[in-house]
Amino acid sequence: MSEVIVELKHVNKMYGQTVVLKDINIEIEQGKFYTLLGPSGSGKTTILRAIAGFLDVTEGDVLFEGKRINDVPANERKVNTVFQDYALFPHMNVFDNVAYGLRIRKVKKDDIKNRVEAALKMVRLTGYDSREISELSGGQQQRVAIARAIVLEPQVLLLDEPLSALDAKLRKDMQYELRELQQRLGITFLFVTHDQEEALALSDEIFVMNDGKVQQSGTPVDIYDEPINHFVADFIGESNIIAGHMIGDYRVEFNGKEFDSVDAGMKPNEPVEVVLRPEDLDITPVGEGKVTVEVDTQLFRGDYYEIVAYDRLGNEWLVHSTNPAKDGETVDLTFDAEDIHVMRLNESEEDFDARLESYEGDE
Ligand SMILES: Nc1ncnc2c1ncn2[C@@H]1O[C@H](COP(=O)(O)OP(=O)(O)OP(=O)(O)O)[C@@H](O)[C@H]1O
Repeated sequence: MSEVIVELKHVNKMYGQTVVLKDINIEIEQGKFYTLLGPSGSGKTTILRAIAGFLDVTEGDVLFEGKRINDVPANERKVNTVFQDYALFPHMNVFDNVAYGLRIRKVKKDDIKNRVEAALKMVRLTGYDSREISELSGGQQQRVAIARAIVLEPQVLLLDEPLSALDAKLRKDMQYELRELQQRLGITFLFVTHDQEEALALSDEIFVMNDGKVQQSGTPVDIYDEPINHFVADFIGESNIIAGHMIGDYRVEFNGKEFDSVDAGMKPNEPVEVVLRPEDLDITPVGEGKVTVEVDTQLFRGDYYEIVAYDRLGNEWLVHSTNPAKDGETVDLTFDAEDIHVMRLNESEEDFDARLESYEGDE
């Protein structure tokens, strides 16, 4: 059974009059890979620092294994942090970098040797002990930083954009390695990134942040398939977001037409936003589809054509089609009722969950 290891309850953080965290409530279970995902300045690093003990929260509780740790100093918390710039000691070799925390803790010499060797093996750097930091690639430095953190056997590892300095190829390789490492070690990872693809690929659970608030939390699939609001739909993946209104349960209007939908539990005539993912749309001759559009541009992307088109109301539509179109051509768009995802304006996550639950299996 999974146990909650870290919990934030009603956490607020203010710098003077500026609120940077607003009523943060998150639960982190043992042994899972969590990601804080959001744009720059959304509060991701502030959450990590609050858990690590590098800053005091203004209000609320930080709990570790159910105990309040707001007043426990950073060096006494069972968490470790891997920073964006790795913060390795450039004048020490690999072994000494990894051994540093153990020496501070006055661990016996033989134990230090064994534990450093084991940590280097885990990150696949056996034999690199006496290498200087400057003689390592970015990816190797990143692994030293992780070895230095895991050698202290933390229960939770906090990773603050640890891949951001790497080039695209190495970044991808390291994503696989990180995921594999987390599964092998069984340590809880809390990873910070502003890269939505990275978050979707790596995480068991994602907290989507914006403006100091958790906008939505859930598995990558939940968040991708059921974004709760405009921000999440726009930030995660590519989306067509169109204004409309709910006619009644399972019936929605947009683009001047009525459509069947799979959403319910809203007020009749309530204004809503409708999300359609480009990969759920395709093109067909006029008269055979649901929305008529004029093709503006298209790009061949290898396994699909990326088409930009406009409807008669001037809405832009992004379509990933297996069929090519011609510039300026008028076509219809096809999609299924289950591809239409309806979002209420300003619905809270609790209300969203409750509404989904009350209509589950009701179709
Ligand atoms: N010491 C400070 N004093 C005042 N404001 C601060 C301080 N530290 C952070 N902030 C503000 O708090 C907000 C959240 O910052 P935070 O570093 O948590 O964002 P982030 O999501 O991690 O961003 P990034 O992806 O750019 O690292 C920002 O608006 C930032 O300017």
